[in-house]
Amino acid sequence: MSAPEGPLVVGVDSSTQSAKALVVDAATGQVVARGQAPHTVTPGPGHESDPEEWWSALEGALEQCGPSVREVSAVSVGGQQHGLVTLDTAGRPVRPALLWNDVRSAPQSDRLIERLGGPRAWADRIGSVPGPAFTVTKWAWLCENEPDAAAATAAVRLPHDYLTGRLTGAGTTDRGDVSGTGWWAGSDGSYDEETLELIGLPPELLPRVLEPGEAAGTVRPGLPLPAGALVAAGTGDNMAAALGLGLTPGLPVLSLGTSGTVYAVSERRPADPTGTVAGFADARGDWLPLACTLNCTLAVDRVASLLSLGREAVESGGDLALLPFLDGERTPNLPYASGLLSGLRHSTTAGQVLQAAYDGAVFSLLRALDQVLGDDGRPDAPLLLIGGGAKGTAWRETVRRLSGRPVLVPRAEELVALGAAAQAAGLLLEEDPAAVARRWGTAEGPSYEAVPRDDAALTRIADALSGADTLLRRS
Ligand SMILES: Nc1ncnc2c1ncn2[C@@H]1O[C@H](COP(=O)(O)OP(=O)(O)O)[C@@H](O)[C@H]1O
Ligand SMILES: O=C(CO)[C@@H](O)[C@H](O)COP(=O)(O)O
Repeated sequence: MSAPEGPLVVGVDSSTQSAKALVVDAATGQVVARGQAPHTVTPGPGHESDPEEWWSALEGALEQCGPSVREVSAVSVGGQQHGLVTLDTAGRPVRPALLWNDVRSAPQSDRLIERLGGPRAWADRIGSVPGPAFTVTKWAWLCENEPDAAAATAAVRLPHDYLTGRLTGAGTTDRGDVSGTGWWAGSDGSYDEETLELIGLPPELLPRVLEPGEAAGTVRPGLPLPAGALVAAGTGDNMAAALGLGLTPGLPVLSLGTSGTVYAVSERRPADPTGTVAGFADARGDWLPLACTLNCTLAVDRVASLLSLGREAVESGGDLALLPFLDGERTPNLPYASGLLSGLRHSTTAGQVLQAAYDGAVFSLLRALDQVLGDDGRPDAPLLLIGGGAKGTAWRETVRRLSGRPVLVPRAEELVALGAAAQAAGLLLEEDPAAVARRWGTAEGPSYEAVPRDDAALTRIADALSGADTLLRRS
């Protein structure tokens, strides 16, 4: 590895399963050091994590990076979206955070949509119809189910706000992550007072929304990073990955992680009344229409382990349809659903069942893709495949076969952390972070040409989905 040319920056990805940190040369994008440490998510009906554990995992990841972290000039944190972090007057968590994939707030979601005038009104006003992933429904759940915890809350934060706040001591957020709360009106960039009133959340509990390119502050003394280093605004993990790819409108991304996501940058503010496409803002000044599934790599890994197979032990053939909704599902909006398998025969092999799990997970994402792209869609544009699953051949081949599109797999791993690093470098060097990432060449990697789309498999899964509708909606 050649010696770094420029100042060093740190990019952090605090995702559902772990904290990852990259020390990056701001001049070239070369990754100088990396670290990763896990945190835990509670099993069972809800999904919660202790924010203090996110912080410990971040400290662990930074420690693994070695001495280079002591030389960095700027840092930025990308984090899992939507999580409800409630802090007391001393800045300590009142209770564990309710995560994006916790669907217990489905009844609150239904009631809130109704009370503010229905899905169209929400899409126009907020840009999104707030399914159970959205923070607004989680606050409503907390108020109904744990009123003492809600009453003890002196500050409400998103996961990346919490970590950024531990670095700076200030209460800040950014337009990308706040667009996933359900209480931020993207049309004028302010908190939506009527929504906050409806859920009884005082606006003074919320962080200040930074302008794109504005600093969150500087690192406080006594932390594992140099005191006084610049702290960039940070953002949600999908917005950070969009920065990390230096994304331009019309280029679709498919991310295979704990969540599956499909998204693209757009210059138009999205407003989808069907709720499939979330009308997120990006971290710059554009928009990030996005669809997200709850069941992606973890669900497929679970099917593999039930079958005692390795991840790549897929086999073609058979007429199976597997709907991998182990955690309920968000796209399609079926919070009470569980997994379903149809088409099982004496001749079915375990490898075919595993392939059906991959197909089921990829199907929902691809079905949402056209809606995400809208008028920006270019059928010949390659699908950028990222996230932990993009390392797997079975994932990549499933995406190729079911999309019929060319696929490009960026060589750079950890695009969320890299995007956060680009945001830190942009702040330090006074450059557009997406331009920084393009200069770093982060989106370069092997291309795989289009193969004929497997329409038979897509139809089979679509039929299983519509045929099982009543079963999948049962609470
Ligand atoms: N070599 C690999 N092949 C296929 N899947 C992989 C590989 N390595 C990791 N994964 C998958 O990547 C997932 C983690 O992806 P990641 O994008 O890091 O998730 P998150 O950011 O949500 O924590 C794991 O659940 C695992 O299934
Ligand atoms: O809820 C969403 C997007 O709306 C998820 O994409 C979360 O942001 C979690 O991301 P990962 O941990 O899977 O990266």
